[in-house]
Amino acid sequence: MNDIAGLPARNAALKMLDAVLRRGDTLDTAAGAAKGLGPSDAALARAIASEVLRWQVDLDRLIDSATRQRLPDDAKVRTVLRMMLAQALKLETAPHAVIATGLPLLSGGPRRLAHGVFSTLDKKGARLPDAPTIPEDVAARWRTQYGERFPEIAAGLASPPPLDITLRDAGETDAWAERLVARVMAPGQLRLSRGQAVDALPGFDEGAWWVQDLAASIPASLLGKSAGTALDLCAAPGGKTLQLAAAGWEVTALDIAKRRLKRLHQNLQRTGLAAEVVEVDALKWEPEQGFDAILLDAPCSATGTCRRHPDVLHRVSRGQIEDLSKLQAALIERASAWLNPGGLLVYAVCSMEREEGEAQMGRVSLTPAPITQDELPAGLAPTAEGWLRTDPGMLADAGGLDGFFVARFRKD
Ligand SMILES: C[S@@+](CC[C@H](N)C(=O)[O-])C[C@H]1O[C@@H](n2cnc3c(N)ncnc32)[C@H](O)[C@@H]1O
Repeated sequence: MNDIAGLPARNAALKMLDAVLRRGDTLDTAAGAAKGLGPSDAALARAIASEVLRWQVDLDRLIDSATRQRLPDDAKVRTVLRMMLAQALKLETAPHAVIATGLPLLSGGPRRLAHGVFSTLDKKGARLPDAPTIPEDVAARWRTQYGERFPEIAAGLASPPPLDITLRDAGETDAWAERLVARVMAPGQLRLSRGQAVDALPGFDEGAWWVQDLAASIPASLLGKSAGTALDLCAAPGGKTLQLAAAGWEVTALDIAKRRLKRLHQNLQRTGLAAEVVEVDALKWEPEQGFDAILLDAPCSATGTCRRHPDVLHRVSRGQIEDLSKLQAALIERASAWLNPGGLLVYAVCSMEREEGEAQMGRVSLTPAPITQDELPAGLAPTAEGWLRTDPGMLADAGGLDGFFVARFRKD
């Protein structure tokens, strides 16, 4: 069956969606289904799965408008139809190619039904809305938390994000912007158009930069230039470790996950930057001495990364957010005890959820060190409390940014 051109990529996309929607895997983990495919087929499989997850509610509405009997949510034919429509409506795949690579996925199944539904919608000129409809339980949380900003946030999810990179040497910002044909978002932070092969770009092999969303680059920058030792408490795969090392800090990078730490080691090697790497559970570890700065980029629901990881919108439950907020509170307490007097702690989560961000702040025993406007990229502002809250609807004209919560404290 895989002899049909383009079919292996669709098969892989179907497996990825099954892993995310039935097993609750992350799309990154599920992307293992593309193992053995060439780079362009693997990228296509991931793009199909991502667009299905981004537009799933709207795709289902179209499918339901063209069937007499509602297809079960977990029916294979529904998933295949979602894939077919996502390709036709978002990936500009010609209808004949959609059909030729879609129907074989249903061998022995309701091919005629799928053909009929797809053709009806195609003939009608079916369209998707400008902004994706957010799954209802997530939408309920975000409407409560973000109020009038909610439609802008949904609009920010309509497209995958651009490619953001952090430079090892912020002094070379303009030179790299010219070389990479990139937009300067902040000193040391550039934005390129999406869809580029990262490892083929100038400067990648020599480790002159690494991929990191603009919002993700802010927490480490708030610790400033080196004033001694820094602990990067949940460090892997190491975007912020590299920033701290490049700023001259003597960095200890700690994480519990062996595989993610392997990527951190590779990143250190590629960039020629240095850090002491510790593989351990931060809830069990005790340092031999305190640190002058601590970055706690805490494990979180990662709902702020939903532009690039739309699977989070379907996977993350209220129960998981509750569990994560308990882990974050425990990590804040431990990190606070490891800070030297006068030292700074930056707490960050790539989460849109209040429980993981704003609601944690009452639990911090240190003195607030408010974030100021001049420390932030143009177009962003601190909250009245001196925290930073970003969301995918911000900097919309420049391509948006991930949702993050960031706060800074000092030990007296
Ligand atoms: C948000 S990610 C960190 C991203 C990283 N700071 C970066 O910029 O590349 C959170 C990390 O926390 C780690 N983690 C989760 N629980 C942990 C624990 N109990 N102890 C240490 N690390 C933990 C995860 O393995 C994950 O790598």
